Amino acid sequence: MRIAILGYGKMGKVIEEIAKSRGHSIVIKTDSDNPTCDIKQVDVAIDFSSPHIAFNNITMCFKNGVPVVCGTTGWLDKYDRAVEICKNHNGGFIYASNFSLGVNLFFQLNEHLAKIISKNNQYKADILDIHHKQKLDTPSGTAIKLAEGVIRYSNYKSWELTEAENQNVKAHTIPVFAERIDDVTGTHRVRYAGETDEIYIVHKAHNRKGFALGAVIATEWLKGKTGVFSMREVLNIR
Ligand SMILES: NC(=O)C1=CN([C@@H]2O[C@H](COP(=O)(O)OP(=O)(O)OC[C@H]3O[C@@H](n4cnc5c(N)ncnc54)[C@H](O)[C@@H]3O)[C@@H](O)[C@H]2O)C=CC1
Ligand SMILES: O=C(O)C1=N[C@H](C(=O)O)C[C@H](O)C1
Repeated sequence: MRIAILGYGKMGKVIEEIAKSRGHSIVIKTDSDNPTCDIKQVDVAIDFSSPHIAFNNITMCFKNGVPVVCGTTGWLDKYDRAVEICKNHNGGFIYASNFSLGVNLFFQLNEHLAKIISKNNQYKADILDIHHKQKLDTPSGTAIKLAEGVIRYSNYKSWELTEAENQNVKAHTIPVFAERIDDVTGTHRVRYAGETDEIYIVHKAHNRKGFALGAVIATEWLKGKTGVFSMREVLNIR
């Protein structure tokens, strides 16, 4: 496939390597110094850019008939509008806050754990996201999706970003704490703390290859399809 990488940064570079190793051509690479391109020449665009520009990148692709795989986080207040524009142009779209297989399994585990623990009121949930210091959005897109998974299967109604770990929040709210530490690719922990013990599930990314491979697999899966999809469909998770 002829691929455009919109946002040739840390992720864009790993995606290029993996896409090439699977026989694809990278014909466009944009970044903040070279943001414009003739998008019509590609089969699909992969956006891993920046929260402030992702919506413009994505909708520019839909308007030019180019399907999009997007991993940029921190812009989801405009997600519904992007979906509407995609549908109006009969386009193809996959967004995922995290493309790695491991995290998509972790999302399932998180929902299962929420379901079984919600039958028992003795434990309080909280979420921790740890990333490198260059990350622009807080909390991470993955942490938000984990919180939404807990909310779907428990009595929690909302989540709140806290300034410290173990900070108290209002009832039925999940505290989400984000730490930014040099060189951490991405760690997410969901904890259930009780009076006498606690239960943790943790996912640690060792490098960016898992995210990039997932994004390239999603790109291959999207070929020839129209509609709005998630990694659940790509990975055939029920
Ligand atoms: N969904 C997933 O699996 C993952 C998502 N991410 C997300 O992907 C995004 C990018 O992450 P990184 O590569 O680590 O960041 P980065 O900062 O290394 O790269 C971002 C790139 O976007 C470029 N950019 C900025 N403005 C632009 C514009 N107007 N047009 C085109 N490009 C522009 C920058 O120049 C830079 O090259 C972030 O939102 C991050 O949260 C990161 C890892 C995995
Ligand atoms: O910015 C990152 O690096 C990452 N961002 C994604 C997120 O916000 O969840 C995914 C991954 O954790 C790495």
